[in-house]
Amino acid sequence: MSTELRRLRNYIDGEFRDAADGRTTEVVNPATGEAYATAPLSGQADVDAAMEAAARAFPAWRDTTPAERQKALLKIADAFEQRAEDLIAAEVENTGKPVGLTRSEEIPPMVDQIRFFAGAARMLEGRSAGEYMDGMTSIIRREPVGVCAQVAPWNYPMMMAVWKFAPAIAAGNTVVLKPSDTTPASTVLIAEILGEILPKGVFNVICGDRETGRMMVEHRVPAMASITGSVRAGIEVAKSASADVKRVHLELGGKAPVVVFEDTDIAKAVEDISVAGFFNAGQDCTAATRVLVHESIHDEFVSALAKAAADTKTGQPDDEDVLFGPLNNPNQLKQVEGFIERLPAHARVEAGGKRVGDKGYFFAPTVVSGLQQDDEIIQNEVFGPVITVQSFRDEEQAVEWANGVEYALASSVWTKDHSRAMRMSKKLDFGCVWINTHIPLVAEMPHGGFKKSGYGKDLSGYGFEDYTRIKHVMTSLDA
Ligand SMILES: NCCCC=O
Repeated sequence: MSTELRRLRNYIDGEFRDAADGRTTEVVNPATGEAYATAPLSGQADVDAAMEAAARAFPAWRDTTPAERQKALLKIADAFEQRAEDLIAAEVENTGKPVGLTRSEEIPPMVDQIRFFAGAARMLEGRSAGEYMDGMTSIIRREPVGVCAQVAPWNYPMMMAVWKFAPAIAAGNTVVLKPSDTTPASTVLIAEILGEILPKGVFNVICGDRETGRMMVEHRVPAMASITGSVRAGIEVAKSASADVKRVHLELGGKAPVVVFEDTDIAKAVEDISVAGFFNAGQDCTAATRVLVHESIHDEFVSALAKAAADTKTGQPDDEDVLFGPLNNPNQLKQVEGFIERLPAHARVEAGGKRVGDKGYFFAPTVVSGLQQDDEIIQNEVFGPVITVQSFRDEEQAVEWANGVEYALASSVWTKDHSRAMRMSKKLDFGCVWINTHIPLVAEMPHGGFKKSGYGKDLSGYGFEDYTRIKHVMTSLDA
């Protein structure tokens, strides 16, 4: 007997709708490998409808006062708190994440980030108005960009949705957001929550695949395309957005170096780095994946890290001892397994290295040592619970290897030597440098990278400004 699957729907112009042509895809819970819902596979007609709704809603939303937008976002934050258990349940089905950690590590920052952007709505800055030419006064207007096409990833579906809609809506834009095809459930619930607070058309959600995303970016309506995803996807978005010179905002992953010097408290560093590497099954663009450790403490560090990995548990969402859940989908599992299968002969698997169980897409906490700078697993993003270790000789080599990848999102340095920490923070070519910590984020500070990690910032006043445009108005004083 087949169980009926829950039907997720698009949210367009204030109402829930199926795809115009009725197409759907099945949505699978990665902790069980079983389908629990269907979602629309949206096509051109759905993208058109969402974009047109957002375009119709834009003038009125643009013309709201910052105070009105703040009030709406504060209501949204309160509603997120009130509906927290529903959001957690949806996110856990989406991702298989541990329930307790989703409650403690995702809901509070998301609510705080929405409140931060509520405040930011009233704090836009520009240069002072003034007479920069005789007889003329100049002023700067900060304006919303327009309709924003936003594509969110599957690793933190609800938090990345917040990072996208909150600054956009706070600045007076309207939004069409597409969740990943593997994780639409929490975003559809977010649409329900926002739908009770925002005017129709201000926030629209369409479900679909890569093709749907391509239609959104190529659409004539949006003035801006924002995507968190792979480098491949980011390059495609940048190329298609260039056809009509849309603004692009790209967060494309990372390969964070974790540089551990010989004066570090090894036990403390290992404890923190293993959590920062394995949290969310390493499916985090800032994960502490690539440890570079000074040769004098290498062996001690590796054996402590291998023990920490062996003591780290992955498993079902309701198991409270679990640090992380499954990989998000079968392709991701295959990708992580592939990196391990292709390890060079000089690599040593110190812990893990294999799938756990045959139900769901779980992978063991893994540590690989003996690696060299040109190895595939050092140069490419694994996006799995795999921490690699390399042994470095001196500060110069550590910097060269840390920077010697195409990604440039986040990094960390571990040392008690303040001067060295400050030197390293200047030399590390990454959008974030943590010192004696790795992975914490705060709403007030920017998240975003350089090089192939993309451009544009999430969070912070800088992220907020990315969703605004600057207009110069000059007036003659003689008329
Ligand atoms: N820790 C949050 C990172 C967002 C992207 O993966």
